[in-house]
Amino acid sequence: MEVKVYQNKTKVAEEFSKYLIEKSADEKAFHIALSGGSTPKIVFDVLAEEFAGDVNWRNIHLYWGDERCVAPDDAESNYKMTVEHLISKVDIPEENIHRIKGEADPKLEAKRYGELLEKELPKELGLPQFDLVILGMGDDGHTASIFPHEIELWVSPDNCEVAIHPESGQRRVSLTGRIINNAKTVAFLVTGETKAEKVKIIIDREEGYLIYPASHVAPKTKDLVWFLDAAAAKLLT
Ligand SMILES: O=C1O[C@H](COP(=O)(O)O)[C@@H](O)[C@H](O)[C@H]1O
Repeated sequence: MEVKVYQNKTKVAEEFSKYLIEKSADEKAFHIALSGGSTPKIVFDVLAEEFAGDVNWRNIHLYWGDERCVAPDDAESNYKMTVEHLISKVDIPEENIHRIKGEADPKLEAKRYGELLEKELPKELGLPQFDLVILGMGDDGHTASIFPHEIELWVSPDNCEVAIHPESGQRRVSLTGRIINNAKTVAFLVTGETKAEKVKIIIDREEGYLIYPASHVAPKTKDLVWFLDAAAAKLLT
C-alpha cells in the first residue's frame, strides 16, 4: 500500500490527475470505476479544466463503483455529479459511458450491471478486471456503497449488490469486494478532517479496523494507493 499526502484538496486533485494520465497512457481501452462523494467532485473539476488535453478520452471507459437508486437527474445521483463536473466538459464518446441506472429496479439493475461488467471488461482470474477503481471513504468507513452494518455484502458471490444507507434508508447499487479487489489498481481519494479518525484506524490497522468496509480493500495485484490531504492524514504517525 502506498499513502500519498498532499497539502490540500486541490493538490490531491492535481496529483491524482497526473497519476491517472500516466496510468492510462499506454492502454488501448482503459476501464475506470468512478466514485461519488465530495473528493471526486473537485478531482473531476481539476481533471476536466486543467488536464483534459493530456487524456486520450477515446480510450477511457467510465463505469461507477456505486450509484444511489434515484433518477439520473436527481441531485443525489453520482452519475449527475460526474456529468456536471467531468463528462460535460471533456470529449469522451457517449458509448464509453456505462452508468448504473439508479432509476431502475435495484435488484434487476445490480444483476444487469454485474452482467455488463462480465461482457465489457477483460477478465483476470475468471473475473472482470478494471484498470482502475477510484474509491471514496465515508466518515463511517464505508466505501463504494458497502456500509459497516452490511459488511457481509463485501464478500458477496455476485459482482454487484443492493445496499441500504444506514440513516436515510436510501437504496444503492454497489460493486462488491470481489470486483474491487480484482482491479489492476485501486486508488482512494479521501480529504477532510472528518475522515482522519477512520483513515488512521484503517491504515494503521488499529483494533477493530475490520468493521470498516474500506479496510477490506486489498487488490490482488497489491497496487493500492491512498491520496489524502493533510487534514485527512493528520492522525497518521
Ligand atoms: O455515498 C457515498 O459516499 C462515499 C464517500 O463520500 P464522501 O462525500 O464522504 O467523500 C463515496 O465513496 C460513494 O461513492 C458515495 O456514493
